[in-house]
Amino acid sequence: MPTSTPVAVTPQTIRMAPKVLLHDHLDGGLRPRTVIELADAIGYPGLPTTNEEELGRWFVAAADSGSLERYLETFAHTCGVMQDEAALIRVAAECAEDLAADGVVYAEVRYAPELFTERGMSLDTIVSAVQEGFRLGTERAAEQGHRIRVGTLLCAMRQNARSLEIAELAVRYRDAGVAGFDIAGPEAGFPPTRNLDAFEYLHQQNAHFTIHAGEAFGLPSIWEAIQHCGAERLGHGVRIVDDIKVDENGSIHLGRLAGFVRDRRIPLEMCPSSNVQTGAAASIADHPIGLLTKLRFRVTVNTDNRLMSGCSMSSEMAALVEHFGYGWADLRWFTINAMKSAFLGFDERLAIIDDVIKPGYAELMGS
Ligand SMILES: O=c1[nH]cnc2c1ncn2[C@@H]1O[C@H](CO)[C@@H](O)[C@H]1O
Ligand SMILES: [Zn+2]
Repeated sequence: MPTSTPVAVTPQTIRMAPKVLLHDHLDGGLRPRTVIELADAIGYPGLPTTNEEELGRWFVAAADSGSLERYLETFAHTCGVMQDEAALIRVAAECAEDLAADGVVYAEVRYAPELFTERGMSLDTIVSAVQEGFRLGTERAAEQGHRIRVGTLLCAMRQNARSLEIAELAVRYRDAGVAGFDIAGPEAGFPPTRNLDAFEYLHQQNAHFTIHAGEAFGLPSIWEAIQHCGAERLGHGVRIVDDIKVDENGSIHLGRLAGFVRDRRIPLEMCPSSNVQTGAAASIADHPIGLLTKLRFRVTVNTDNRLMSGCSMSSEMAALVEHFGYGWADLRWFTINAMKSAFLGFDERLAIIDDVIKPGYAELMGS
């Protein structure tokens, strides 16, 4: 029996709901003002504008390119200003504060340490600075009344050949806040199997990893990521729909790979707005997340790059509510799916589900 009146699902009330974010890039989430101030401080010359609003709009428009390769070009300006420790600490601290203020209670934020070495920082210095930033930001968020826990994922860039080195770095820092590993960057032409030595090492070390796959390239990329590399989760994974047939009479047939992904409960880190920008989906309304949710794949909702998509965890959920008619029960399902799939110990995942997520939604649902 409901004990209180349910709260209406609106963009504002979604911010109050506890949310879990597994796929968010540190270098894709800077505040436009911070990009401008850091560029000024280090003498970075390349920004297209130094007006805050204009710069925010520029990132979204430039990333709205229909191609992953062109979308990724915009990261030159964020990585360009993240080349010293103070910048990394600030960006990570603000990231934690922004996510917490948006109602995110657990996040895994990823970045590629190899992109911040242009001015001589070592990989260890980079990871330590980012961890310090998240510590600070989490503390500041708590002072503002927002409880958040943030883990990091270290990415190796697919086009470079440093994945084993980055995997070793992730393992070295696993007790200092690094939750796992990922490969990112252009997908076409850079299959995940190029990094097999890194994945074998991570398996040997009982370490967690996800792989960006099935975003700008199709089923072979997903198949390799799971069956050759042993990825625990899929970054995006949208193209898994290519292995699902819907007949004219509405009956649905899953191919062997799609069946495997669903049967094994392999989490899909779906990022709707980002996929529309890179051309992986035609629109939010046409995004495969609708079908995959209906078929009960282990779907999670994510931001990918808040700066490039002009989005937040709440705005992504609000967009899904608008286009698919989802309610609190669906948002709670996405959130619990994400928490179950986190690279965190079982007891800690359970504690967040039982102590934070379920009570938070119960209050909103009036139950
Ligand atoms: O959606 C994506 N697909 C593949 N790579 C990405 C995506 N978003 C960001 N990055 C890449 O990951 C790096 C580390 O954070 C970013 O610098 C960007 O190049
Ligand atoms: Zn991504």
